[in-house]
Amino acid sequence: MIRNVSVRDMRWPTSLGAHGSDAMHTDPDYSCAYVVIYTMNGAEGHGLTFTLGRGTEIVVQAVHTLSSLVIGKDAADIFNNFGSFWRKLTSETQLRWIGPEKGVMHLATAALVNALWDLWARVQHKPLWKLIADMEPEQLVNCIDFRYITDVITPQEAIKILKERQPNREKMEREVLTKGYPAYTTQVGWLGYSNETVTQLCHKYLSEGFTAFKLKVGQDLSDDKRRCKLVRQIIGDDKLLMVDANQNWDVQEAIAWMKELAPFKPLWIEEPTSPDDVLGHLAISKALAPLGIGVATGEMCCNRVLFKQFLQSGAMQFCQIDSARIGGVNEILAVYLMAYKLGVKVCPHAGGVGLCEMVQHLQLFDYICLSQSSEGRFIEYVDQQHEHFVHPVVVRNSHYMTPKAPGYSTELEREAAEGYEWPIGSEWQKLFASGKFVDPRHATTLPPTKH
Ligand SMILES: C[C@H](O)[C@@H](O)CC(=O)C(=O)O
Ligand SMILES: [Mg+2]
Repeated sequence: MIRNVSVRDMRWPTSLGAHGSDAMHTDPDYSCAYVVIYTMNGAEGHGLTFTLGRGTEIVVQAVHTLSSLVIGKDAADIFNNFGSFWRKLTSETQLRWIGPEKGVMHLATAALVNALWDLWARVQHKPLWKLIADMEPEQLVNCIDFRYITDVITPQEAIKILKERQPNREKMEREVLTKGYPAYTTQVGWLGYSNETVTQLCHKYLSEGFTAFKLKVGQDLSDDKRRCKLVRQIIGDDKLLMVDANQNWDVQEAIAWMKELAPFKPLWIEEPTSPDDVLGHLAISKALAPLGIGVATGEMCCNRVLFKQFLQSGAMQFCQIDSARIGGVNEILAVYLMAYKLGVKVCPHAGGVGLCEMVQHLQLFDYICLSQSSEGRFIEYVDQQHEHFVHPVVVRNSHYMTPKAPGYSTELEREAAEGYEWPIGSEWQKLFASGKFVDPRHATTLPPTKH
């Protein structure tokens, strides 16, 4: 029985070093709404959703509100009927009005649902990837709410696909346990980084065996050309380069801009325009296909329905699921199944707190149970906040090493939780005293936004 749910507003001052900065989010403070579910028998589940600083308190409030649907429930009942429980959570008759299945409510759903999955995996003494990879197809499909997607995939079809892939599961698991899963890095390319930092980081990641690098673009074309040239000169023509505009352009602007960057041979342009604009992405995909540039998107795709449209229409060539934006593992499994059926490669988004920790589990599920290939696929890697997790990701020779600890790798170290809780944590007290940040309890207006 679930006896309580706690949620904390956790923030790190990453804006001070421009870590995580892009064309739209110029001063991100990597943050999360951090949830712990407590059960009567002492088991815990930890979950989070990623946020950027201001606004985390709103997600925290939404988690408080949703928690009433979880507290008092029998965890085993939830897990036995996870798909229908997920539907109850996202269809609560009054709360759904302020979604449905999008925005703050869905971020809060993700944090809670991720914590439930962590609890389930811990209770089963398995890392999350193993928990789902070991499930019988019927059990896995029972976790998914197929409402709104049966025109693309039905539960019966999903079971059939998973059964067809079942004979290879053991082999794939053995392989990935030895080889790990390929990663690419964005750590070299945050928009606010100086030339020196970009240069130094490109050399560092090259020496660590990375073969794929992502660069933020989209604010200034001549600056983008200069940065692409710099990175290409260091990494050479044989490595992969991806660029990410974080939604800064209109559709025609995206096409024109990317034609200018085409000589640098980017594999993909990520989030060229509004994350909701399926037809806009389709137009960009069609225009850039002859140049060998694909379109990647998904980190702000609000739910499985929008993913369905992107996948169905050919508007995305790389599907970037995010572990904490749509409603947690249940809904992400639906997206993996649709992507597999429609032949689109999934390359998860992981620029944020705890996202690398989580997506490695999801992509392992894909590798073992669905695509059974890492060809043309990789998981994003950024080097942020890993040290604050009890079971941080391990990346060696540009590969994620398969996590072994039970759970979803989402538990924060106690000191981190105490130090970085906003605004009361000890680290924040020091930052307020230094004058680098303003204590919101003493401020009358929001701090100015940098543009
Ligand atoms: C604000 C985040 O850092 C964002 O730029 C991450 C992102 O787009 C990515 O990792 O991709
Ligand atoms: Mg991105």
